[in-house]
Amino acid sequence: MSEAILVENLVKRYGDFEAVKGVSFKVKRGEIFAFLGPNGAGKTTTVHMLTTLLRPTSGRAVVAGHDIVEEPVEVRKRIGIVFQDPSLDRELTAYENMLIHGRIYGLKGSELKEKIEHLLKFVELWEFKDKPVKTFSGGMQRRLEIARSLLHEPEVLFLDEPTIGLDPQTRAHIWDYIKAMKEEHNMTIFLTTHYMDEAEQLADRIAIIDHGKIIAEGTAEELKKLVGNDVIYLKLEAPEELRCIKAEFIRECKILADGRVALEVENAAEALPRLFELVAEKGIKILEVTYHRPTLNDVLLHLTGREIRDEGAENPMAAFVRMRMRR
Ligand SMILES: Nc1ncnc2c1ncn2[C@@H]1O[C@H](COP(=O)(O)OP(=O)(O)OP(=O)(O)O)[C@@H](O)[C@H]1O
Repeated sequence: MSEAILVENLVKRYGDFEAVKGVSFKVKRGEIFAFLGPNGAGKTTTVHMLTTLLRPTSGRAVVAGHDIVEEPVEVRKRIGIVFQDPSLDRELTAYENMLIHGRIYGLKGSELKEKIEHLLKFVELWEFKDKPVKTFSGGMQRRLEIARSLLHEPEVLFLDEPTIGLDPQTRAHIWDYIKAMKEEHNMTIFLTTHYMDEAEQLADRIAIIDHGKIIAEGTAEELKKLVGNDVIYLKLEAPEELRCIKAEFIRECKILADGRVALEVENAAEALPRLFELVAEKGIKILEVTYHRPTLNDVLLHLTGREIRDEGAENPMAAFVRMRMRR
């Protein structure tokens, strides 16, 4: 079977409230798949169901070849999990945390020791192996949790908000480990995030989840195509009647309230040199050039009318102008 995760119409209800409203998706082996959505969208609930910690109300899911309800023990043997909340023993050292986890999975002797050394080196914590976890920064703890989750060589790794609360440098570091796991071990990774840059950096495919439903799915590029084209903004030294430039690569031209010209093009990077030539031919002087490419933030705004505000989000004003232009 080429799918590492197969989900059909999965539902989780808490009393009258439906936290997950019938989601369906497939994740191929060796793929990084991201669930992107705002807080409360149902991401953690889905991860908890797929990792057999929570029983679905209805629907079906197969993880690493086994049904999550019928064969939870088989699923658990084949998956690794890094939860949103730290689950390390803070009083123990990094090494001891690894040792206990390895023994739970039946690893022992030199095999276990070699794996611990390899993984602690992989996440660059080997020199801190004998330090108690309570002395670790948030980033070090997250790295240790990742190393621990890999001890039993899982087929599928679940990461619930892997970089939440970490500084940008540490986040980038964790992204590198995640990419390395995919490349070196062809591991299937299911991650949840509310950071758009994280989904874009890491995921082969992204499902956008909102209010318990998947509202769009595809590669970052495919999702951005849902919103539309690139827009180039020009401030020109020219009378208004000459400002709207016509060319076959310009889909639409509008003059904004501040006098700038907004040109809708398929690909701003390709259009810009041609545009410069055209303007030069007309003898018009360019005072300022900016351009905007649709981001995942625009996709969120387009699909839900809301955006997820975070450090990865782009200037919301640019998106607002784009939306107005499209009316
Ligand atoms: N045990 C529970 N009982 C009742 N409602 C719950 C329970 N657990 C979660 N919910 C609700 O289900 C919805 C989805 O929660 P979930 O934690 O899956 O969202 P999320 O997308 O992971 O967000 P976050 O990243 O903030 O955890 C939320 O509205 C939440 O309040």
